[in-house]
Amino acid sequence: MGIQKKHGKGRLDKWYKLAKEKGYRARAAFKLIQLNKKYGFLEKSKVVLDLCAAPGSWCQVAAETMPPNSIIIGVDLSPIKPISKVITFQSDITTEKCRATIRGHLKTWKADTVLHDGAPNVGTAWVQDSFNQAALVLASLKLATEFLIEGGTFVTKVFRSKDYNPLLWVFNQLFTKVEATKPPSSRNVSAEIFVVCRGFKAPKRIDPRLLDPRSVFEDLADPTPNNEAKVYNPEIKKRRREGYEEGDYIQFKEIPASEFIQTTDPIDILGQYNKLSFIQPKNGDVALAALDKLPETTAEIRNCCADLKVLGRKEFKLLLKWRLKVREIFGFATKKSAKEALVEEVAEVEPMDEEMKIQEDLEKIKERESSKKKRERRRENEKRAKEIVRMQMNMTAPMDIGKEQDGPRGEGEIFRLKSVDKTAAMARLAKGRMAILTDNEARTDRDSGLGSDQESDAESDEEEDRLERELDGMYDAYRERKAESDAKYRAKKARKEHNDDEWAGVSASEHESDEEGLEEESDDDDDSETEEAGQSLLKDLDNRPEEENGLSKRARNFFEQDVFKDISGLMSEDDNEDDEEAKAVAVKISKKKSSKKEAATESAKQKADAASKSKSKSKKGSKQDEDDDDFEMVRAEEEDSDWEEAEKAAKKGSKADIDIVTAEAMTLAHQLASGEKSSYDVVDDGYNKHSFKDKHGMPDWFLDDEGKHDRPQKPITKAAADAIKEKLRAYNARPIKKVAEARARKKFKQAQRLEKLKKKADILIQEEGLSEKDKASSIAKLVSQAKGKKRRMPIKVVKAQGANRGLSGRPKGVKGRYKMVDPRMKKEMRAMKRITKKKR
Ligand SMILES: C[S@@+](CC[C@H](N)C(=O)[O-])C[C@H]1O[C@@H](n2cnc3c(N)ncnc32)[C@H](O)[C@@H]1O
Repeated sequence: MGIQKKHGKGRLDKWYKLAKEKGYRARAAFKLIQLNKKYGFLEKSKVVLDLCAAPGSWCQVAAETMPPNSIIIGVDLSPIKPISKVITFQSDITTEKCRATIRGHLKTWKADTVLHDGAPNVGTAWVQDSFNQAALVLASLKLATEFLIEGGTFVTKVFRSKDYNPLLWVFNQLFTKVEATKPPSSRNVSAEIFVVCRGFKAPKRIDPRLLDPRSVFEDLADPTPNNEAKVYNPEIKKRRREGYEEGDYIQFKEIPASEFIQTTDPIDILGQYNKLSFIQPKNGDVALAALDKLPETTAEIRNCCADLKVLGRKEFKLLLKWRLKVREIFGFATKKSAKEALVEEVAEVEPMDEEMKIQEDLEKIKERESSKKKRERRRENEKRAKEIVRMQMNMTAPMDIGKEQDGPRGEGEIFRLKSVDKTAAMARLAKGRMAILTDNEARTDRDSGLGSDQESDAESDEEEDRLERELDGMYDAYRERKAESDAKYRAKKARKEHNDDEWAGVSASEHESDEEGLEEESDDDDDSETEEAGQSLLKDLDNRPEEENGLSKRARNFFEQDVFKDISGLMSEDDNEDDEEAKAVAVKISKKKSSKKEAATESAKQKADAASKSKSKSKKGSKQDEDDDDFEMVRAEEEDSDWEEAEKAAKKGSKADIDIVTAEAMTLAHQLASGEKSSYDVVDDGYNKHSFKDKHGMPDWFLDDEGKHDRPQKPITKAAADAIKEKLRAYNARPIKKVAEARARKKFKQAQRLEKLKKKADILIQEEGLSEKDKASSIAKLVSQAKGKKRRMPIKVVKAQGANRGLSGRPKGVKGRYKMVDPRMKKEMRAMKRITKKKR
């Protein structure tokens, strides 16, 4: 290889450095090392021919790897510095001379492996490079077919191009196994790939077309050229290194302008020629003379014709227009005349009457208006989408976006459902979306004088609704598909269905309903009608009270855990007595339930004891219990029902279910327990930017996507994170269900066996005829029987062959009991058997 400059640091990669370190002349050495590691052809070869070998790193590798006294011949266009044990010479592998020189060196020998890593001088056009490479591969294959031994290996480099498949086809004709591979040291950016062809078939006669580039890389005919593209985007001229086409030896081409007028493909002329000439030929051209005299052939046109290669789009258009005009004058067929003919054909159609014309005009204006509106709406939507993106990137505050984004407390309050409802607009809304028209809309309709474009609006609305419905449907289907395959997603969905989402402070809806309640209280009695309407619109389908002490359901469940039971200050001060009482009762009931459960699992006697103990405990526990006798009586109803169901119901209420599983919750628990935070702080934290989000009317897919990221980041402490980790570790340390079950089964069987043993031992002891010693020995026997026999490992038979021959001691890789055997032993054994037989 000629001295190749290393361009850019990318080339000086680890293989380059490693090659330097190991003394290889090129990093390419590792390609051969890796190929040989995979296919192992060098170790088996005695003669190797390395085509395109300079600077000689492949020869170095071959010399290292092949058996001693092997023959290695390297050839290249460039000189190769001498390498010990390698014959090198300088030649072009595509020439006869090279072939003869190789023959001279090999004499009658045949090569076991032919290597080819040739690369022609690359750097011109890619197509040309790859073709040259493919042609070089074919030349090397030609040499390989001459010098390879039957069953030999041919390793070659190929570029992945359109010539790759034809090459593979040829290889497959000549070799039994053909595999393409890219060794790790070959750069990913490089299109080179190595093909290892094994098992040369060595056919007696090879069809010369198989090794002829012209037939192997036969090109398909070019598709119809796009002349127009050629005119407006002329190709950047490349030097024709391969020479010019037959009969096309000049670069400057000229054509009479009259031919441009007469041709049916003017664009082709504009693309191919340099000049449209007005010079008369020797035998004269009447059309050209007439053209020259025409007033349409202006000075500008003449200038344009003088050098077509410098023209731009505008000038080309000018020339084409000129051609059309002249064709008309000369009476050639033009598109216009064709059109006129058409017009003449329909000329007899009656003219439209006045009214229809007005109607049509109106229709047109209507269309224009509606498309304008649509455009405006689209622009508006785009603007809004952009603003939302900007807000998500914290570039703007929500107030900037528009009235709808102001939220329930901002200027956009008019859009709140509550107020809509109070003005009794809900009924009107329910009747139909077009019932309410804003002043503005009405005015525009009146102004336009077109009746209204409600129809088109309604149409587009319907269209939008339909699209939205389709989108929703698709989103639902997507969720279902996901739920089928994603267990996590299913769990999340189930959590959502139980209203058990993560607590993100006081939610907007909760807060709103809270406010609602307050407002409703302050409303006059006169407003009772609107109040009712308000209730119907904002009605919560969940009958359970949404809030308790200003906390969300999830938060309330969280604080109802046993951990927080004794912490004072958790509940807000305005907790009334009723609440406390209810809580005390709840605690008592839960205690009762747990005692009931215990009782059910124990024996009947234990049941009674446990029940009485728990009762007495609870009585001692607090005075309140005694006061709550009435309540207990009411609850006594439940005692009749199945306690399991009650337990389930209690779990559904997610009291027993609650567990601190996140580091955020643990942090909060720590902070509350240590008094670092109070319930006020927790409620206060709930008032954040995420709390006041009007999610009403938003599509599910949008809310789902928003919900993933749009939540407050709650701080966590190291201690809390450690505690959660510890907890998880404990969870993970538990055996899985199957193992636990197997262990339990084993234990159970053991207990059964022990029981049997005891019974048998009892019988033995009571046996009168036996001495004490006999009894003891038979019991010991029983015990050992019950234990079960210890299975002995079978003896492994090891042949004293190969590495084990004459080995004293344990052979490698053999565990447990073993026995060494050899052929002599076999013979001796047989002889012994014979002798004993004879003796008998
Ligand atoms: C990538 S280098 C070969 C590197 C070589 N395998 C090594 O390990 O050192 C490609 C070589 O192919 C040679 N080459 C290209 N065309 C050739 C031809 N027609 N005849 C002989 N060698 C050629 C170039 O001179 C260049 O040295």
